[in-house]
Amino acid sequence: MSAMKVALTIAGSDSCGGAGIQADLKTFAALGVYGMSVITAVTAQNTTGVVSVRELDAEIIRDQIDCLFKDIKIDAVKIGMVSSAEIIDVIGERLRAHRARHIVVDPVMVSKSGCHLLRPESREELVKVLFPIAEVVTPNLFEAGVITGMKIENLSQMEEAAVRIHELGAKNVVVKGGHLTGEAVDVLYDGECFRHLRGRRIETKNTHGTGCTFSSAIAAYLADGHPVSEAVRRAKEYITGAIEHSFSLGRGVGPTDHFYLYRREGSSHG
Ligand SMILES: Nc1ncnc2c1ncn2[C@@H]1O[C@H](COP(=O)(O)OP(=O)(O)OP(=O)(O)O)[C@@H](O)[C@H]1O
Ligand SMILES: Cc1ncc(CO)c(N)n1
Repeated sequence: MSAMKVALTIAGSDSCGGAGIQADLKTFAALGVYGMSVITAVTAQNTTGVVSVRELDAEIIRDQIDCLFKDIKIDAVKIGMVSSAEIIDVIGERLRAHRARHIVVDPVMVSKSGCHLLRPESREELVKVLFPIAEVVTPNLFEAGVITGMKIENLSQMEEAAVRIHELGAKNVVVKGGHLTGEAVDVLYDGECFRHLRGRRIETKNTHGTGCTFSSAIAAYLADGHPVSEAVRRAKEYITGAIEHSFSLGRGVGPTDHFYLYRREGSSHG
């Protein structure tokens, strides 16, 4: 039997379990990869929004990263909510020191409910420190707009944004079209070619954590040894199914079903 593959998520905790660390670990488990976590911040959050945020200090974040890399071979890393420039700097410095491979950066800025998960004054630091070590970055339309200063409303603007973000140091860029209307199309750019990742749009309000789930699925497939284009294609298929099986929970935006591949007739929440 081949060795178990290992993926690490460096992200914030979402108390309601649909996004952040919790979504990432569920995704790793669903895709057959052993999951580990470095928590950057704790959010008090439910399906209606984020109530409060506490950042962890840089020292405990550094210790979490160091003790894992010193002990365990890590096949891929996903980075989500990083909150502040100080946290970004310690993550960048330690991942470089450990020569971490297959890094996926989801440049999380604002929650669906509008709460800042990254201090706005730290946005430039995220791009400067984490994009050059990323194998894949996965901005949504809002994030791609902030990073490039562009207004992005269609596929050709998504392509142009992907080129500009590639110039900032990311090897591969996926600009996500989840917030457009019509087909859910994402654009992958590897510095040479564009690939359009097409998915049917699912009419649902329950899309809590879609971005987290998508980026951690890419990391899981990279950990498994797939090339970037194949990892992204498979992750797109997985997130589309997870959204299709999303469900209502609480009074707001419900989560996707990470484990839809395993549910048998009659055993799901319907
Ligand atoms: N209603 C939908 N139907 C089908 N696919 C969708 C839908 N909404 C989002 N997606 C897909 O889900 C993935 C995540 O994209 P999205 O734009 O939602 O990320 P995000 O805004 O970063 O998420 P989050 O708010 O969790 O940070 C993309 O592949 C996108 O195309
Ligand atoms: C902790 C956390 N990370 C990411 C997201 C995605 O928006 C969220 N809602 N919460």
